Amino acid sequence: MHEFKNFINGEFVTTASGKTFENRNPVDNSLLGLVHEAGQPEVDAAVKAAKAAMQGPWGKMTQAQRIALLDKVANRINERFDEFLDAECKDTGKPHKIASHIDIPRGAANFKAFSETLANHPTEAFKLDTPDGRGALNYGHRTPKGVIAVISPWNLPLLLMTWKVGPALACGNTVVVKPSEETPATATLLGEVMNECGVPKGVYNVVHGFGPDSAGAYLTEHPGVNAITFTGETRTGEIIMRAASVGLRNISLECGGKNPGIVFADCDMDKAIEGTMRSAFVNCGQVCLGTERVYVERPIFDEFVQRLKEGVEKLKLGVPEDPEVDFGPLVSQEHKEKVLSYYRLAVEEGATVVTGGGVPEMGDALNAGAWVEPTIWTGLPDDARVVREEVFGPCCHIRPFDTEEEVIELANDTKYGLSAAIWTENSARASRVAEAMEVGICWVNSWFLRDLRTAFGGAKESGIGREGGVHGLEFYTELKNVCIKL
Ligand SMILES: NC(=O)c1ccc[n+]([C@@H]2O[C@H](COP(=O)([O-])OP(=O)(O)OC[C@H]3O[C@@H](n4cnc5c(N)ncnc54)[C@H](O)[C@@H]3O)[C@@H](O)[C@H]2O)c1
Ligand SMILES: O=C/C=C/C=C(\O)C(=O)O
Repeated sequence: MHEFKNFINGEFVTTASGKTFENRNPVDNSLLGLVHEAGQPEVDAAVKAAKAAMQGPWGKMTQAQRIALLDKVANRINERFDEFLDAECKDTGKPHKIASHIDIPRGAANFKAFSETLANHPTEAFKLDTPDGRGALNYGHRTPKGVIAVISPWNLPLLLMTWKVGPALACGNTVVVKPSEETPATATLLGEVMNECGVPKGVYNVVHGFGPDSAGAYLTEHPGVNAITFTGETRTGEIIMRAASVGLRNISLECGGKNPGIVFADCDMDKAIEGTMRSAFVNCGQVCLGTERVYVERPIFDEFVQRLKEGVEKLKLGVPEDPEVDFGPLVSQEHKEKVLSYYRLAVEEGATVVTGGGVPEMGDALNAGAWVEPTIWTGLPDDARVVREEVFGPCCHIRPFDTEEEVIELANDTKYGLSAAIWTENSARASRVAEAMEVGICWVNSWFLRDLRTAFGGAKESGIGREGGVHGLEFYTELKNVCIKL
């Protein structure tokens, strides 16, 4: 039986309590192995190891030495690409075609992206005139925050975890990672890579478990943690924010969304269809930036709905290792039940089911998996729960609109504010509507096109703070001003 162990102070360890929980493959619900659930003792040991590492060789490294080491980590992930790909796709059920182009390459790139940013980012300095004419020199000096708690979700497990670990380590911090209970594999495998690359013990630690009364809560409530970065549901973000308030620990929250896609009649329809197919259905709809609300200008509404339906019905469902497959299962039976409850609710709220709405017949070997049909709805009122609540599945509701003012109001009528996608060939309109979106990220004639130097994060209930490029510096470092009287 495979075991997913905690990784503490450079060693793979089980737990004092002996508690384990099952990790299952969502493709067929087969047992992948047992995960060792970290208790308070293991979380204490991980935080202690991370703190000690700050005083050891890691804390004495120059930024250039850290950057060189993280470059090795990125290269080693790429050398062990197939192992990471296999581990990620077994944990999530996602097609190799997706994980080999998104999850694993970005999982490695996140260690390189911040290194370049840090190496080239200037430090501020000011010359102050003083009455005696000799003046004073002020300069900013950044130091690591210390031990960073990293709490990550199950939809893009390696990518979203290293999106935090990369900058944290590049800035000289150490980390204790609590991956999702659904997806322990790649965070554990990264422990091997850290050892192989000579990253000092205690710099990278992994504790497995759940949230409340488990490793997640023990970690965010631990007084030895200096800052907490979290990606997950908004409700969870609120709980973590309360935990962080004790001891005034800084937080970075990347939370849920109910993202609009806005398709104007003057769009390039091929681009809009291709982009919406990805934004609504890639990763089985389990992408926080995904488009669950699509607004289409009335003259092209019928054509758009028909063409998206045709695209959905061409999606190939199947096992991850099939190179033709572009659509896998949801991450778990539990999430499948949640998404199916919204499929039922949509019909109760009066939706027209354009396509999907149920469970596909996958054959005996796979029917025990977390499979649902990709689904399109029309005809729901704007206050329908399916239009207002994040489903986080392969589904979207399409609604016609008539004016720019109307669609801006519709798009912004949500408690979330993560992303938006706008499809129009009119650049003035693109800029005008994008700037009117109450979100953190707005794509025009594209979706999930990522420049890692840009600010990434959500507005309203989609998050707090920005990560990416220099924006992560404010979270991952303390900035001191030094004033020298000349
Ligand atoms: N904004 C983004 O960048 C982004 C990216 C991916 C996913 N998400 C959001 O994440 C959600 C799906 O992911 P999920 O189901 O893993 O989210 P979740 O909030 O259930 O869990 C996320 C992580 O938090 C941990 N956790 C749960 N309760 C906790 C607690 N009380 N204390 C400490 N840790 C706790 C979980 O174990 C997991 O590791 C969706 O809402 C999606 O929109 C947002
Ligand atoms: O599901 C959410 C995806 C988040 C993506 C990123 O954080 C990224 O591309 O850096």
